[in-house]
Parts: sequence; structure tokens; C-alpha cells
Amino acid sequence: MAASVARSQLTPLSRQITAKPSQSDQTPKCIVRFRPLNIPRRFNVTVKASINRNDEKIGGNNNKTAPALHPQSILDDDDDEEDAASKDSLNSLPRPLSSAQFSNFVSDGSRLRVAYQGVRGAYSESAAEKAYPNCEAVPCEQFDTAFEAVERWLVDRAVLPIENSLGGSIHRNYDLLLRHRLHIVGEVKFAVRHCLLANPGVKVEDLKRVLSHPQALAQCENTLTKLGLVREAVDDTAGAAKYVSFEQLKDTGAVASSSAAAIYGLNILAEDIQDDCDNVTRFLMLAREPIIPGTDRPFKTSIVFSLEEGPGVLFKALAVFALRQINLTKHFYVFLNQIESRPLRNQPLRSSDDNSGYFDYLFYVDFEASMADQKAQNALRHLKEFATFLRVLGSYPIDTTIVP
Ligand SMILES: O=C(O)C(=O)Cc1ccccc1
Repeated sequence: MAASVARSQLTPLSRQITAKPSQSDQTPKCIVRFRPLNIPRRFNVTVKASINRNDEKIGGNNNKTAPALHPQSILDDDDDEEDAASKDSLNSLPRPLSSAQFSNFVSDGSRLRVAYQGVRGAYSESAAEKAYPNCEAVPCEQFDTAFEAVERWLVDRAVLPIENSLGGSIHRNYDLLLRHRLHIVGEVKFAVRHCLLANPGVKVEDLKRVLSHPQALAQCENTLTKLGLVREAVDDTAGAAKYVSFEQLKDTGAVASSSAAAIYGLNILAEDIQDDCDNVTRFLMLAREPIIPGTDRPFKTSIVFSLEEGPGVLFKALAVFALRQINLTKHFYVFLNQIESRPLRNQPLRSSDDNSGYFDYLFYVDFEASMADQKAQNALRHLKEFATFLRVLGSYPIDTTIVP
């Protein structure tokens, strides 16, 4: 297929994003590099505690099923005078995507360009294609490159893994969500099936080490321990396969997908080597604009907040949801995501905005309600009364295609 051949030659977008990906990439990059994913990073972004007024009325009135609402708009106090004064400038602002506008084509009819981290054959590429069928999946070297690619209009969306049923949350990507100003516009769950890959002629007994993404290595812990293989973490699963293939390694295998095996000419020595047969990864779809939350189907809302230290504050925060019968997401594979705290004592949060703040903890919560739902608006208004910082990362339809 001409399209897939062209795509296979794309070089992942690198940190210096200045142009579209080049069409030639024959040089295998040195990808063997350990990057711990679960160690809290120092935040060097400031996140404002109040909400951007300019955001407040974005959305217009084009939503038939729900009040036009920016997910964050409910967090500001009402102020009619200011509203009227800012109307003109607001009219010129870009409109958020409606949840009904899940078009996979951009306005000029071309395919939607979707950034993902990794090289061709990465699970993130499959997730991007599941999220946006017929999209043009654009490989990026790093997660922050994918964020930047969206921010600089090089691509239309980004899809990135956020948590696994086994490996837990990918904190690095939560950090990026905070440091950048993209909006979560959807989620996609993907059943990940890992294979042990090696060059043709290489047998399992020949292998001494195995390369893969840290999450993939964690998900295959038992199998790899039984095989006595030394594990080495690299940026993505398909990158591991590409490296093993290009270097023609005889003592090193890769944990990656069957499509990576096909793309890089590797043999599949073992299939389904993940420890948990229900190995599901949840990916987030990100865009420059939020979608207008609806009430026509099940929605989920992701927020991040911080609280003053004090007895019972977390209990109080969770009560704002419990009081209104709002479920926090409760599937086992999002256990860590329901509420995660990461010590950030004396570490400033900074963003492009001026306000800065010092927070002891950040709490991430996913709850099962749309921001178009009055009870969700009330819950967040209540939470805002005592939260020192609160940001709505997105309100988006729940992916119900995989029920673990
Ligand atoms: O490395 C990949 O292929 C990815 O897309 C990241 C990842 C790794 C392991 C499970 C799910 C996603």
C-alpha cells in the first residue's frame, strides 16, 4: 500500500520541531536509554490558581444537547459586566470542538494528523488509529515533542498512553498534561498483546537480554524472569524492535507488537507474553481546544487539584463527589488514577501564566460525569471553595469498547 510505505519512512518528530517529518530515515538512532517513568519530576511550571477569563465563554451556543460550556468555565465566579465587556474578544476566539464533531478529517478535507510517541509499529500508533480511523499517524521521538507538535499546529491531535492495567499510571505524561495547555478530548482503551521478537534464525535460548518500553517490560515481568533475560528500557516497544533488527543483534530480543515484527522483519518467538491476559492501556486524545461536553452519552471528567494541608481535607475533597453520587472511576486498572498524590513540597508549579503557587500535593481525579451535568458543575464549584489550585484537564466521552 502506497500510503503505508510512505508512512513507514517518516522520521519521528524530534525535539526541534521546525518542519514536517522528513521522508528518509535509514539511520537507527541509539535508543537504549533508561527513563524511569514513575519517579516524580520536579515541576518547573506555574499553574494559575484562578481560571483564564478568556476561556470562560468559549463554546458559543452550538451545542443542542447541553449548555455551551468550556469545561473550565464553571470554575469562575459569575460577573456579568466583565462578561459583556469581553464578549467581542471572545467571539474571535477559536471554538471548542463539539463531541459530535469527531471528524477524522480537517476542514480542507485532508486527513487528521495525529502525533504519537514512538516509531512505526508502536502501540501508540495503533491507539491513534483506533481513536481516529484513517488518520495520518505522525511518529514523535518524545512525548513532549507530540505535545509541542499539537501546540505548533504541525498536527491536529496527539494520542498518548496514560495508564496500564498492570504498570499503573504514566506519571511523566500527567506532568506533561500540567505543563502544557492541551485539552483531553477523548480516551481510547487498547488491549496490548506483547510478543517476544528476535532476528530470523535466533532462538529463545540464544537470547541474553531484551529491550522494550519500561511499561512493556513491567507487563511481561514473569515471563522475562522465567527466561532469565536481562531487561533494558528504551523509549518505545517498536523502537526496540527496530534497533534489534537494524543492529542484527543475535543475543538480544525485543518485546513489541506483532506489527512491529512485520515492519522490522523480526520473528515472533512467543506471543501474548504479558502477565495479565486483560492487559489494557488507556490512551488520551489531546487537542488544542476542548470539546463541548455533552450529556448524550457517558462522559468522564479529569481534573487535577491541590489542597491546603490539614486534617480531613482529602476526605472533604472527595465528599464533594460522594455527596452528589458522582462516581470516581473505579476500574482496577485505574486504581492509581482515581486519586494520586505526589509530594511536591516547596516546588513551584509554573505555566505560561503569571501566577505561581507552592503545593504539597497534586491530586488527579477522574469522575464519571460530564461538565455539562449540573451536579458536576456544583461539585467543582464546591471543591474550588477550598482547593488551592484546580484545573479541568478535559471532559470527554468514556471509551466503552473494552470492559475489563
Ligand atoms: O512503546 C509503545 O509501543 C507504546 O506505545 C507505549 C506503550 C508501552 C507499553 C504498553 C502500552 C503502551
